[in-house]
Amino acid sequence: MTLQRVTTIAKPPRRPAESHKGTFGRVLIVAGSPGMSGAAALAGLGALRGGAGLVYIATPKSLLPIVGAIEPSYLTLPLSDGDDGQLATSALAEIEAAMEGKNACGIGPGLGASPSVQKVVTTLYRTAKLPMLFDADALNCLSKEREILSSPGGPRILTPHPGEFARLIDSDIKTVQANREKLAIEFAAENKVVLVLKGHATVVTDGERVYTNTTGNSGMATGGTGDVLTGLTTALLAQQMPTFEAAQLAVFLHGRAGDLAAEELSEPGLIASDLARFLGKAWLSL
Ligand SMILES: NC(=O)C1=CN([C@@H]2O[C@H](COP(=O)(O)OP(=O)(O)OC[C@H]3O[C@@H](n4cnc5c(N)ncnc54)[C@H](OP(=O)(O)O)[C@@H]3O)[C@@H](O)[C@H]2O)[C@@H](O)CC1
Ligand SMILES: Nc1ncnc2c1ncn2[C@@H]1O[C@H](COP(=O)(O)OP(=O)(O)O)[C@@H](O)[C@H]1O
Ligand SMILES: [Mg+2]
Repeated sequence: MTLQRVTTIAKPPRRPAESHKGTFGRVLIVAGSPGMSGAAALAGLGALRGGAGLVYIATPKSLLPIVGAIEPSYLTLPLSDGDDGQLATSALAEIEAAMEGKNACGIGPGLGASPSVQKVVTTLYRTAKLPMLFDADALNCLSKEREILSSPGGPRILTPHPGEFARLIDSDIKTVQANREKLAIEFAAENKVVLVLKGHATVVTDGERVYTNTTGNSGMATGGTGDVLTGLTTALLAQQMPTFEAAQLAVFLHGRAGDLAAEELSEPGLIASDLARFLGKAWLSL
């Protein structure tokens, strides 16, 4: 099969005048654990600024007051947690119930790595029909059960940074960085998923098409910027964009927000929540 190099940016979702919040999709974010409530909040901000109609953050119940206080626009859903504060196995059924009526789900930022989290994440990967994005700790769970990667239960986007991708393919960061495009394309084709290999010049591929991103800067090398991308991409999925197009537009907009933020704030002065704030200007620049 010949590889198609994509250079044009996917068209954003239409915003018809006759619309309401239901028109623009319901996003479910599953994220957070003690010490990493910020990851859930940042993903939620990315989803809201990505144009989603409603954003639900499902997080271990002890974190709910913290996460909910960060942004009043969130809807929050408490999930059962264990003694370690991470998701309990019973959270699986709660997440499955929460998926009813949602249009897309992003899972992983700050979720932790307990055996219960492992069970929840890998089951959802195999069985959930909803379009889903897997990031951060959810990717680390998949790395421990590589045999299921080629059996996704529905449309899937995976968004590893080079460290997470090295774990996914049982390699090392040096090898990943020396062969970014080739390894990303092979992985996407083999598993029939969209792979977003993050970092400078992020690669987006479904194994047949490949896009190398041109936006973004080193100011984005700061904790939490990937969490914002998780929310943004899931919001585009919830607005009915296909997986490759959603990932490509999200990566482009995310980097553009970083560039616009850095123009005003400098690269060292940029923090992850600024990216969410500058997404508005990034949309206007399209
Ligand atoms: N506010 C919050 O709650 C936040 C919570 N967060 C949550 O923290 C959890 C841990 O996630 P994590 O990514 O920090 O750790 P991990 O998976 O061990 O990866 C580190 C390894 O990867 C490498 N590496 C990374 N990028 C690279 C690149 N571009 N190019 C090359 N190498 C690169 C890196 O390299 P090194 O630094 O060693 O050079 C290192 O080896 C996760 O749940 C996340 O969601 C964060 O989102 C922050 C905000
Ligand atoms: N030097 C850089 N140039 C462009 N983009 C970058 C750079 N460093 C990081 N990024 C972007 O910032 C985000 C970092 O995501 P990630 O590593 O998951 O961080 P976190 O887990 O802290 O949120 C990715 O979208 C990545 O492409
Ligand atoms: Mg990350």
